[in-house]
Amino acid sequence: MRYLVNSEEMKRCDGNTINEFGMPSLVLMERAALAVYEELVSGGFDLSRVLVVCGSGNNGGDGFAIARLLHLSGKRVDVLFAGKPESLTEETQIQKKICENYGVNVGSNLNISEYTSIVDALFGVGLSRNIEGRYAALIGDINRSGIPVLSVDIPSGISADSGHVMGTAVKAAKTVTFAFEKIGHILYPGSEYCGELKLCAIGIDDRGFMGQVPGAFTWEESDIPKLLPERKAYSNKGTYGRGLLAAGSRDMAGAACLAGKAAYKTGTGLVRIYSEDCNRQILQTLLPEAVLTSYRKGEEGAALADALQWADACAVGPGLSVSSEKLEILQTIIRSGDIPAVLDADALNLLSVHMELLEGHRQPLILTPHIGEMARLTGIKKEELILDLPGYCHDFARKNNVVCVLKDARTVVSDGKSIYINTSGNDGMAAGGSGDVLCGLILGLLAQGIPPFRAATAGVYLHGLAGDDARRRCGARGMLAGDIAESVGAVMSWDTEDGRASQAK
Ligand SMILES: NC(=O)C1=CN([C@@H]2O[C@H](COP(=O)(O)OP(=O)(O)OC[C@H]3O[C@@H](n4cnc5c(N)ncnc54)[C@H](O)[C@@H]3O)[C@@H](O)[C@H]2O)[C@@H](O)CC1
Ligand SMILES: Nc1ncnc2c1ncn2[C@@H]1O[C@H](COP(=O)(O)OP(=O)(O)O)[C@@H](O)[C@H]1O
Ligand SMILES: [K+]
Repeated sequence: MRYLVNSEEMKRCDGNTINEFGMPSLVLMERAALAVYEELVSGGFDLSRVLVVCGSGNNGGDGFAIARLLHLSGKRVDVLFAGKPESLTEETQIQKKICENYGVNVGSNLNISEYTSIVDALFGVGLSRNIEGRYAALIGDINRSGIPVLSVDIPSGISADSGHVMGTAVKAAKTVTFAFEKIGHILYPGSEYCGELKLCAIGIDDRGFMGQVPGAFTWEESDIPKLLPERKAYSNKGTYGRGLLAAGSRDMAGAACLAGKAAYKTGTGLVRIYSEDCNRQILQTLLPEAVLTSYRKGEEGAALADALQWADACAVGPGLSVSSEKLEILQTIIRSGDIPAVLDADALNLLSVHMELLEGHRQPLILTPHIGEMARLTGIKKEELILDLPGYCHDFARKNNVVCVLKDARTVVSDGKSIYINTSGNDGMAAGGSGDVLCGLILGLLAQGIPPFRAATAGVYLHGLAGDDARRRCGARGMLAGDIAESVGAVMSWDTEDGRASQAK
């Protein structure tokens, strides 16, 4: 698990490290500068002529220290001081003075095109408003120059809190950040502006939060074993849960099949698909392992109560279609009481015009909207939602007492308390049916007893890893949702020797 911090959390952690543990600010700055220096000299950048662009905040202080380290190692380096002298922080003033004492050329009007590499130390996590005027012009010049840029901490102009471009932003080839990744490094478009992201330790760690931990986190590879449901040699299919999937309709059997397959691939003991009669043959052919309960059009609901009694967890929505009968199915599931349920796709479309169904619900609910579905659920425009995915996801989850999985290239999950931001997956997953696979994956984890928020976050992370595995096998363009479902088995065996070996190939 890695924390993803916003600017306020980072500043609090910096401040505690300095004021409570007594670590001098200049020592942290020196370590930050050394980390960037190491990155610069380790290759990848042509250091024949380096320009370090410094602002007056502590990001600029890092920049002055980097310039001095480069100068002392014999590199030709100049500093473009773009900040206001009267705004220099105490540390940055000291770093600037040291540079000048060593004879580093510090100018305010240098010709950018003469340089082979640029170090961007204009603004870091202290960026507090949109960039305008001469700063905006300078960033425009840097981006137009085509000269490779290394950004210090975060590309200048990217909000550490949201990943948004604050007016304009530096496009970096590489970004070296310190102590923790910021939310703005992970969310788009910030993630693209960072180029390659390198995280470096500088002597600040989570003790610096002094018990007030950050609100956002992401899973990483070392977490996989603890995210997977347990397997036992002494077991049978009853040991691994029963998942009920209400999905599929005429012409939409595929969604039920993909979700059902993904649920089985997580290791679930039994998956029952509750679907229209017309899908019977196709589902039996495509997923013979599934138990089927089918209903004729107009007779929905009859066998659903029994199926719900039987199940440990339920998912509803993939390919369900929208009609008054389907609304009854959704209603029966939400009113049924206590088993955890995933509401996806058409279940969300039905819900968006019947939000009263969520009032006073008793069982844990996981809702998995993509941005279009979230717009219908909340009445908030898509363009507005993308400005703050974590905030809207968190507020929706808290207000409705659900776990919200807000799907996008960086999916965000919240239970109204914590925020999870996903870092696995790839653009090969941007194709029809990927969401059905996610729905089934979460259902499988729930059926095996994983608690809802853990099942949702682990499901999203493992889904992305399955997408990464599918891309390795089929390529981003060639992979289909079925390939992601196929790869779920590989990521679910990561905790075994066989699984790790096959991933390493
Ligand atoms: N000791 C520490 O606290 C450490 C800080 N570090 C560096 O310090 C950075 C944070 O430093 P600061 O908090 O001083 O902030 P920054 O250096 O990011 O920038 C703040 C300055 O920019 C101005 N500013 C903000 N938005 C602006 C805009 N749109 N247009 C014009 N001016 C704008 C502010 O008024 C302020 O003067 C980190 O990103 C990191 O690079 C590192 O050296 C590690 C240790
Ligand atoms: N560019 C991308 N990078 C990573 N994941 C992606 C990307 N595009 C889509 N995905 C993932 O694929 C899934 C798509 O789900 P959804 O939009 O419901 O598709 P569908 O309805 O076709 O199944 C989501 O889990 C989403 O996070
Ligand atoms: K920067």
